[in-house]
Amino acid sequence: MIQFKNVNKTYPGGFQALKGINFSLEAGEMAFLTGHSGAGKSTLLKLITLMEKPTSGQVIIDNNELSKIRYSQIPFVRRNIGMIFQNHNLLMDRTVFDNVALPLVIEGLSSRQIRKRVEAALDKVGLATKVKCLPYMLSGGEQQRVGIARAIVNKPPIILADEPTGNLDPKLSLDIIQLFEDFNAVGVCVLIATHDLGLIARMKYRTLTLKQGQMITDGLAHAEAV
Ligand SMILES: Nc1ncnc2c1ncn2[C@@H]1O[C@H](COP(=O)(O)OP(=O)(O)OP(=O)(O)O)[C@@H](O)[C@H]1O
Repeated sequence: MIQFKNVNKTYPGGFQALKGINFSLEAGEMAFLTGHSGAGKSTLLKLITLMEKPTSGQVIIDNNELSKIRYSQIPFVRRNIGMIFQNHNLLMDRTVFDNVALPLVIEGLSSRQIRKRVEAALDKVGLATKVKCLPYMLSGGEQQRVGIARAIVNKPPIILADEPTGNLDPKLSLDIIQLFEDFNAVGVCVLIATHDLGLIARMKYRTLTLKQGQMITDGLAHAEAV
């Protein structure tokens, strides 16, 4: 589902953020991506979402080699990826409903379909009663779940999360990870970038570790500091 073949990324200015990255994640697999601040985690996620291009090597998503994707096709590739951010990236002047509906409005679905899908997504994340709230009326954990509902509302086969538990206490972090496990259980490929080694150690999932742009481990979780 996600495959990196000898991927290098050098930013303009000459900083090499990723060096010779090779890995693949199958459909239905769930893994953590970890490493020190500046190790290249966000860069790796940006290559998957076509927000950045590799300097060399291949990024292949669902059998599409991304360097061969035309500009006009980018939205179609992105539609297959639900992206979750630490700071939620919610529209603060729009209701929970409107925030979650956004990807479907962009896709051009009818209002009836949108209502059905948004209600199902909010139900899944336990926020069915908050549809009319504005984001500021919600706790940090609830705002994060709105971000998750928005990411999964069009049922993407891939979920990428960048520090999804960064501002949450351990109990809420676990709740969020359990939500990802639920999506994973129905076949969604999930990749979670996090600094939270305690969380990783508790979960026993495959863990990809970056250090200064290189993948230094790829295997079952271990709680070593990197
Ligand atoms: N647009 C850019 N231009 C130049 N350098 C960049 C750019 N984006 C990131 N970098 C550099 O690339 C390196 C990797 O950054 P990246 O954001 O991928 O790290 P990270 O592992 O996600 O870090 P953090 O955990 O702090 O978010 C950093 O040294 C960063 O300064």
